[in-house]
Amino acid sequence: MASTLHSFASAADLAGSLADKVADTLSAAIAARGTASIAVSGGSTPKAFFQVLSTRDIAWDKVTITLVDERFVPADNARSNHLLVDANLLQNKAKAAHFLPLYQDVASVEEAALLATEKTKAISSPFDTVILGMGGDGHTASFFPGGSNLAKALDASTPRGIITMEAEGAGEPRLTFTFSSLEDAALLVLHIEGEGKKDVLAKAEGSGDEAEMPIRAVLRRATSPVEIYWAP
Ligand SMILES: O=C(O)[C@H](O)[C@@H](O)[C@H](O)[C@H](O)COP(=O)(O)O
Repeated sequence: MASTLHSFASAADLAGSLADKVADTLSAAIAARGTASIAVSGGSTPKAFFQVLSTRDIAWDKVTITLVDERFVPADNARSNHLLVDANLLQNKAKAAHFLPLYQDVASVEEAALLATEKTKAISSPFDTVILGMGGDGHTASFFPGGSNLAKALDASTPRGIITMEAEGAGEPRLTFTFSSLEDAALLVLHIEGEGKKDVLAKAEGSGDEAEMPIRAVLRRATSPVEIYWAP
């Protein structure tokens, strides 16, 4: 599917514009069916966007927020994406939103993936909004090059849900929604910042295997148009 690049002069300008777009999308979903859903990524990039989005005046009590992926750590761990969302997005007006974590307090990451899949089935699909990030190696979500379940994660026929992923660049074992869970979001956003990430995007948009740069699966095969938001 096609992608559109939205370039901004600053990260602050991007955060404001993306927050407006997401707020409009979630409000339209609420108007249409009474609820809305958004899956967001972790990492360092989305912090300012989360903070601005948290102040937007929408019916947050009708919004379910979840994560695109999560490290297999509890929410009090500094590496937790839940902690990042709690501190930056579940604040201000967005405090009223419902949050569905991926991490589960169970013995194994495999058990956590099964449980998280069951619990997130309560979210109607497709997502109204998915915010993806991208690493310098071209990963997105927890679709890491060389990942233990990468082929399964990227396979369009893999059922919607959460699977595990282990990879050299991933740190802890990961919990990640599959490509099939994310690629048909009403609003599918790739949020990247910095000249380096723009170079990585240019390489990903070129030829080469998806397994080498998994973001290619989204850029090449997503059902929804990919809205790329970039600032220097
Ligand atoms: O858990 C995670 O790390 C994210 O979901 C991951 O996919 C992230 O979006 C990229 O690694 C980019 O991270 P930065 O924004 O820190 O560059």
